[in-house]
Amino acid sequence: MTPLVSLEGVSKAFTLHLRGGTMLDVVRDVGFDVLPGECVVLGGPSGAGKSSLLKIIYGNYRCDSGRILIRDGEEIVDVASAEPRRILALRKNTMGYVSQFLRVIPRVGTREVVAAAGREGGLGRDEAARRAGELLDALNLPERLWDLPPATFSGGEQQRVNIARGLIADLPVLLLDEPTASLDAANRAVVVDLIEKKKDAGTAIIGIFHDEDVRRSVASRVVDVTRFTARSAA
Ligand SMILES: Nc1ncnc2c1ncn2[C@@H]1O[C@H](COP(=O)(O)OP(=O)(O)OP(=O)(O)O)[C@@H](O)[C@H]1O
Repeated sequence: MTPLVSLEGVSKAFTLHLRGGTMLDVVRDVGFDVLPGECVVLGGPSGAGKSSLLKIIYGNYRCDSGRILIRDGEEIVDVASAEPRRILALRKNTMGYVSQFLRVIPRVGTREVVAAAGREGGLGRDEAARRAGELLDALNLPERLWDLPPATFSGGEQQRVNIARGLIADLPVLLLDEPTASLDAANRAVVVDLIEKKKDAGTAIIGIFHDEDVRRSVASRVVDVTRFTARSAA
């Protein structure tokens, strides 16, 4: 099977401008593949570089060397060298990112916030509205909240809206940065189930999960980021 994501020799150091340009090595020579239907969990202690690596793959941080190859239909895109416009197209059609925080425009109702993400990801209007309702229902978000903007929701409610938003479209690659951080056990189980469905549908997932049970349930494999920590290798 051909991988949907391949990292080859990816290295990144941050330049700390407020500290006289000191370089902080984060990861060095990262290499792994993710096949369709696999969930690769990034492991390692706090500060190992897990979130940074996810942001590098999504194109938020530019790596200093290496290749990040994402299969986009018939084409292979290298995020490390792609034009910003190409990365934006990749995000729309191919690669989703779910962080633990919801960032939305004010005054738009919750169901519309979720449905809009579905339409952006290629779903028709009716299908997006239907899936938005299904996901919000599965994630136990009471229907009386669906027309309200999520700005005033609790942390866990906002996180569930964010998950619905991140999972509604059928994107082939998903990056999950602690999507279950403020959820209770029942809702964590719902998210585990949704992730399993994505895997069954052939989605390639790279995720960070601090909850041990969630990690065990969803991981096809754990990649320990300390293997690539430049500081420990020095
Ligand atoms: N934008 C940045 N500028 C400078 N240093 C950064 C930046 N982002 C992350 N770092 C540093 O890179 C290192 C790795 O951080 P990162 O957030 O990737 O770790 P993590 O493994 O995800 O940790 P946690 O499990 O606590 O979220 C840390 O030492 C952090 O201070």
